[in-house]
Amino acid sequence: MQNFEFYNPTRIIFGENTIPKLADQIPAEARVLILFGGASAERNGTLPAVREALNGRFTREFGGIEANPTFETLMKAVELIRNEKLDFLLAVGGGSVIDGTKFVAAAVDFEGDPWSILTTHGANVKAAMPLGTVLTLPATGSEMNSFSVITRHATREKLAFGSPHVFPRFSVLDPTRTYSLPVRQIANGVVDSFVHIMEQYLTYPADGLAQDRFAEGLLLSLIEIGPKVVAEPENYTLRANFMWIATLALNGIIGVGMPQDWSTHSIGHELTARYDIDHARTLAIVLPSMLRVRKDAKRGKLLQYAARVWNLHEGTEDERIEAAIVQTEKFFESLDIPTRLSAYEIGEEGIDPLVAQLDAHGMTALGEQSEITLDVSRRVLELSL
Ligand SMILES: NC(=O)c1ccc[n+]([C@@H]2O[C@H](COP(=O)([O-])OP(=O)(O)OC[C@H]3O[C@@H](n4cnc5c(N)ncnc54)[C@H](O)[C@@H]3O)[C@@H](O)[C@H]2O)c1
Repeated sequence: MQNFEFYNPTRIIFGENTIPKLADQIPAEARVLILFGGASAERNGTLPAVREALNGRFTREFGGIEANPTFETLMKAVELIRNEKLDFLLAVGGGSVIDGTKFVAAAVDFEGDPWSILTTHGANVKAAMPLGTVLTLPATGSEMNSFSVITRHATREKLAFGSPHVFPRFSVLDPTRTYSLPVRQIANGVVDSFVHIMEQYLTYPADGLAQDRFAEGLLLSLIEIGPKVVAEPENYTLRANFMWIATLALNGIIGVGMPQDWSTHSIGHELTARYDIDHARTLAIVLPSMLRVRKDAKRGKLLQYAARVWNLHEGTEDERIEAAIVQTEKFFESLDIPTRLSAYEIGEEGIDPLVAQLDAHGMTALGEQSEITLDVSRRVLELSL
């Protein structure tokens, strides 16, 4: 196991009817900006419940944060905050709204070009406004981590940053707030959290016994409940379990002291930036091919994954590995999430521009051993056609 420091200051307030509790977490004198996305937060009663919880407090609202939040929109929130001297941010929504709010928090007092927060991946963030969240879509783990992914519409770039300054102070997780999610979004959430776990687990053996078993437990739980979570939108037990699994998948705990990959995400971001494919759907396309192309480097963990997660014990090593990858694809497909570029009508001609984007963003040595050059990424994309 590698040396590590673990720090996660986010308070989780979990369960049905917990939105009123957010009032205790925000200082009474705070000038609060509530940030949200489209109409769903209003329609499903989440925003009204938040307003009610903050009744009598000083609040302003900023709506219209897109799925895959854009720099252009978020800078308007920054301007509003500066003009109105607001001092606490409350994100109400899914990963996009929470990520957008983290960027806004870091950008308000940032000296220099705020886009450089993304190009330096957060290294230059020295402070941020305090923020809390009310989560409506379990998927990204953004409610309990310090990462954020922002798109620049004008240049079709999608980049991530991380900074300990943007951990949410608190996050309210009420599973009933997810009942209104369309099937597509909940299926996306299952795949997104599955791949988050895989990026931290499926590298090479590193003697993290608890981390491995924890990751396998989360994967097994997702496989057990994934299709049911999609099919039974108002089953509280399923939604509660899924919501907590998605948070645990990317709140840092399973990745401590372990090598991590994240190449599937880097390639996936380029697919979203270029073709507007939902984040999770890009991961379902890239991951299986990535595992095939990296089979030798990942052999030890692939065999462990085959045995412990898919109960595959028969056949040669290569047969077990291939069977585990096929099971992974079948799991994604069972959620109605395609695993091929052709499902989005992207053919060979789409590969050169994607590789060029990876190059432009410095994604030339990805993966747990920095071995994924542009040529390897190309092979992964070719295998995903
Ligand atoms: N910060 C991180 O660690 C991290 C990790 C993975 C992905 N991401 C990023 O997060 C973004 C994706 O976030 P997401 O998957 O949570 O989706 P999202 O926030 O983009 O939301 C997707 C859609 O669902 C709608 N929605 C949200 N909650 C709803 C509800 N309860 N009922 C009905 N509709 C609802 C939204 O309005 C939106 O249209 C991407 O930009 C991705 O790159 C961030």
